[in-house]
Amino acid sequence: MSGASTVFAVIGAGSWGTALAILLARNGVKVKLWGHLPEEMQALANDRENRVFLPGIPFPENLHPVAELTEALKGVDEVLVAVPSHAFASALKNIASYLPSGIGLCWATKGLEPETGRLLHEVAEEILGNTRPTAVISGPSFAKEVAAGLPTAVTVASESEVYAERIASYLHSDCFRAYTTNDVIGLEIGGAAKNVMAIGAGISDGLHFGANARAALITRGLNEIMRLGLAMGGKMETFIGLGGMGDLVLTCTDDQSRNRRMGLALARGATIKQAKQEIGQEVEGVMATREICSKAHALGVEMPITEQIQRVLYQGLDPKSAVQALLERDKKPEIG
Ligand SMILES: NC(=O)C1=CN([C@@H]2O[C@H](COP(=O)(O)OP(=O)(O)OC[C@H]3O[C@@H](n4cnc5c(N)ncnc54)[C@H](O)[C@@H]3O)[C@@H](O)[C@H]2O)C=CC1
Ligand SMILES: O=C(CO)COP(=O)(O)O
Repeated sequence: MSGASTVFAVIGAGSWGTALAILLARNGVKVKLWGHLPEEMQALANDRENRVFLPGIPFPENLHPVAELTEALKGVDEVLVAVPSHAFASALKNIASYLPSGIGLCWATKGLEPETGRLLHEVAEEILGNTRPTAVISGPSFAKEVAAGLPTAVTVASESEVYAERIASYLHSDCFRAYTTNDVIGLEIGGAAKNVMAIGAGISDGLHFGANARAALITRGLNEIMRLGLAMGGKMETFIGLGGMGDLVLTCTDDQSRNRRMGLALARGATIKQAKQEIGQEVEGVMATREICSKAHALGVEMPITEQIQRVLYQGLDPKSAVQALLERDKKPEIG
């Protein structure tokens, strides 16, 4: 897309916000990258790279780290939020009064609102109203690979086809494909729930249950994500697409995934706190497990894998017994 005169604000300067800011800037857009810690923003401005999360990837000259939120939002045409889900509502509340009227808002956060379990488009609508277009960006996309310019494909979901197309055009490049859909719910559920399964895959691999078990977990995991997602109004095509199966396979099989590494650490006997310290970044699946479990209970949807992971994370069940409990379930038809 020719974005030479377009100005983007990217809110959230962790690994994903930085990688997306780099991608947009490489695509010709002027980008202002804002993070909530002034000293970190100073380091990004001085180093012209994010040495903590994406070392060795220089910022394009049209990417500007900005410490002041008002400055970041001044004169922008587009806003992309990439903060962790626990900071999503507060980030939106902070930017709401500075958002130029009529400007759309998209986010690349994967998760649910902690405590309420609300989908992020519900949070956005409550805070911003429904007068501006919104979109979700999700799919199999490790920040480091995107920043390194490796081939990647994601999906942009919006109720507004025009807005989805516009955001996809800014992201799209010869090494980054951005597809569009109107299934916001499906994409949000897929992105949040795959993190839970990645913890499960880490546990299974950490306990050396083997490749067969991992493939079974991914497949049955997709099955239960679909059951929940369909009950919430998502579309089947989304769950077998990039933001469903695509991201599920990515995070369940590659050690770049923080959620998978959480599972590996739990299998070794680490506590959640120890694993989080070791990983040093957001692990969205830990909170998502609890929220997804309560959603499943409320809707009467059976999610046995999520249930066992919830028991490991929050009820002190040892990982081996969790896997055993899944294996001991009554046999049943695969479909239905
Ligand atoms: N890293 C990745 O490969 C991908 C991450 N995501 C999603 O992007 C979201 C952000 O994750 P990452 O950038 O990876 O996390 P990260 O752990 O790399 O960075 C998190 C950033 O959020 C900042 N932060 C923490 N509390 C904040 C607050 N209250 N307000 C503003 N900023 C705050 C931290 O200072 C840090 O810079 C998550 O929902 C994640 O699931 C999605 C796709 C890929
Ligand atoms: O969502 C991601 C890639 O698509 C990143 O996954 P993790 O948060 O598990 O690292």
